[in-house]
Amino acid sequence: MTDKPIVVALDYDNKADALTLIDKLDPAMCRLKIGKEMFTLFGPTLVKDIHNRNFDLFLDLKFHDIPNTVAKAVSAAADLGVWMTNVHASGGLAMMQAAKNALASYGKDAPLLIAVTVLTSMSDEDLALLGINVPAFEHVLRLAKLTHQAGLDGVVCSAQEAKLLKSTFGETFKLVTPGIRPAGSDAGDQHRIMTPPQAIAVGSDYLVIGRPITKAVDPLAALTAIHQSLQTEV
Ligand SMILES: O=C(O)c1cc(=O)[nH]c(=O)n1[C@@H]1O[C@H](COP(=O)(O)O)[C@@H](O)[C@H]1O
Repeated sequence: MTDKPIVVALDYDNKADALTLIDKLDPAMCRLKIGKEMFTLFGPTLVKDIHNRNFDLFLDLKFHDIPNTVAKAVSAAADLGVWMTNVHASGGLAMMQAAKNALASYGKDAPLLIAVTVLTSMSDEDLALLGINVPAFEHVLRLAKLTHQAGLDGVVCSAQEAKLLKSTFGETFKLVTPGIRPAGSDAGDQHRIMTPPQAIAVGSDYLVIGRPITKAVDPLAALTAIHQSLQTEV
């Protein structure tokens, strides 16, 4: 299992609440993710606040634009010193190559760059409405091939595709899997889900987990329970 596989997704509209939670968490137990909501509300200052607390940060802005724009956005993310950032693989090979090239000058300080394949909230039926008439796993594989070709560090996918992708692309291609739901917790808007121990067992490197922790009555207890389930059940 990867060192510190749990990435807590902080989707809060209130910075004080988010910092209260962060201050209860141990950077040795998890990494953190902020996305479009928190970055739009609180910007680079929040990134600094999180770094000052010694957490690795995944800046999840899912860039998807023309290659030049995405390259500059990814560079701006690298300037913030984040641990990981992402683009949408559906932006295409040239866009992903431009993003990768933009990080070359950062050397070992470059963030991990990964690409979102098919969002975990999407089902085969949702894809069909977009004119994509193949099962989600096939489209994920197609987008992961492009991502691998572009030289990125890995993909965001659901844990349901992890086994296929690990066996196709090997150990070093990182699989970041949201849509993680401990047994018995509410799926919400997620469709392609798996429990934390199952996800690790099939090859996920990082588990992105939001509401099962942040909306729990006791978020620290929820995180600790997931952490322990990985130690005992995997
Ligand atoms: O890139 C992501 O992190 C992401 C990709 C994806 O396919 N599905 C997905 O849920 N996410 C993010 O992962 C987090 C999941 O949160 P919960 O559903 O609350 O556990 C959210 O912050 C989403 O934005």
